[in-house]
Amino acid sequence: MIEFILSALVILITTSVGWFVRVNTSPFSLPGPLTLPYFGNGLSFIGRDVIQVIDKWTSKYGKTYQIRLRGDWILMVADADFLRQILASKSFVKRDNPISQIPLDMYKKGLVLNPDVAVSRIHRRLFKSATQGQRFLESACLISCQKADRLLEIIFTNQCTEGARLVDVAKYFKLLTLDIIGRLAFGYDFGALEEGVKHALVSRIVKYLKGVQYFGFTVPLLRSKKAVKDFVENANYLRDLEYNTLKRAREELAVRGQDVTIEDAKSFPESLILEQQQAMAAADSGAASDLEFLDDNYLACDIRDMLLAGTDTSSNALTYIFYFLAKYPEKSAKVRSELESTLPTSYSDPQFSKMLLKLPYTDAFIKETMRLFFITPIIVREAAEDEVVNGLLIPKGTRVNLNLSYASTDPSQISQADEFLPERWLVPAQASMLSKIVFPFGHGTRNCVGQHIARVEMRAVLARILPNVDVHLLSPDQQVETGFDVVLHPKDDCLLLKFTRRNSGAF
Ligand code: HEM
Repeated sequence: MIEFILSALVILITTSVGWFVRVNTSPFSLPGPLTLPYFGNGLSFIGRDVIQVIDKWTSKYGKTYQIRLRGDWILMVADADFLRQILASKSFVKRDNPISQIPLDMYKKGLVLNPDVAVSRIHRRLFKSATQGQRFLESACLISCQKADRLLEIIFTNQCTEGARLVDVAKYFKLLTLDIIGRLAFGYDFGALEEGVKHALVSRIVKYLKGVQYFGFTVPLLRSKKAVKDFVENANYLRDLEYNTLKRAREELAVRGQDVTIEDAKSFPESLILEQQQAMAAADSGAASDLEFLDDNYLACDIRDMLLAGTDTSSNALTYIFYFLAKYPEKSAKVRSELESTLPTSYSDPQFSKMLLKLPYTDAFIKETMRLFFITPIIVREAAEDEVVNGLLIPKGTRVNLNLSYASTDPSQISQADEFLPERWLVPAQASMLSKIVFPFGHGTRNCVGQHIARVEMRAVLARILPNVDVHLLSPDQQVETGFDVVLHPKDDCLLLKFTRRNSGAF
């Protein structure tokens, strides 16, 4: 106990000295809320909604201001132009979490999303490749349709009441996206929809994802030993799973013989192994290769990143899309009618995945949902070197907190900013203006590598579910309360809606 108090005192004194020095030497002359030693402005977040606190400061201090979290200055930005310039700059590729630093060795061991841009390098190359990228999209479409059909079966057989089914869409979409990523990234089905969180593996993954939020948002001094121990245990368990995935892919490729090329990869893990083998062969013959980004640790990170970045994001986006479908029945009918009139009835038709990308109203509906419920409202970056952006010198090492959700509902930029109007995306001039302000998948060199997969996934799920059900709110004034940790999500991860089966649907 005495040791704890002494170390707390040492930290307090050293950071307070640092605080005075930095206040006086800070190149920033920006306004910002008053700070406390050690905690800076951190205490303002405890027990409060982080986004609300930040938005309130934006209203008070302007779209560019400064705060302090523990020992660090944070530059806060909510101006769309400024945001875009930072995201496009090569000096800001490093992602960081200022609220509570995750210990560096955890990144190094690949236990959490790696801040190092190298990790996404192979990922990007694979997803951008014409043949591989296309194959991932087709798989994402097929798996999403199969899982959406299964979800409907579960909803309409597991409950005995006739008529309307009460459905926790947040829960089901989480299980559905876990299964999709299981198949896409790990090459097999997690069985989440079938068994829910009772399934041992799924329970580990869900606890691990919660653990990441805990680390991200709990100051180290306040972390419980048990939470840290559980987190490391679950993270290591997942790491074993990733290594087993790579081992399995390697064995399967060995059975198929020597001549398998990258074009023959049947899954994401197989693509990773083939990239590795190709780079090893290039290195052996003295040619330049990406070998340094292709050791098993990096490959395991690539698999983990899909899980970390591709489950809660898509599931919460789907949850909010269904909330708006229930809230606006006429707009929902328009989406359904477009899906029914454009898509082939069977998803095994090769035209199905192509036509999924030709749904203007559905696309507008999804974009408008993601504008109002911004899934990753805040992105955090670190300046790798001194850089002048928007006339402001941002010194090397500065952490920059980008408030994407504020920009996307900024009333000074968007008319009727708080209203749900998908139609605004159908007017070319407005859509072009909006796309400079609203970027739900980020922007620049570290934008979302899975955005095309996410788009296909959301449309495929809509296409299989909406023609078969009417979605209703529980009461006309039902609101969805949101919380934020790493992503925006419905409070308690639960959103109840009513589903009634439509007899004319294909299901
Ligand atoms: C609606 C769903 C999704 C949203 C809103 C979303 C949003 C984002 C955003 C904003 C970023 C950039 C963060 C930054 O700039 O720091 C990002 C990164 C990323 N996303 Fe997504 N994402 C979604 C779905 C997916 C899916 C389905 C996958 C995988 C299949 C995925 C994989 C990734 C990965 C791996 C990164 C990290 C890229 C890097 O480290 O450079 N995302 N996502």
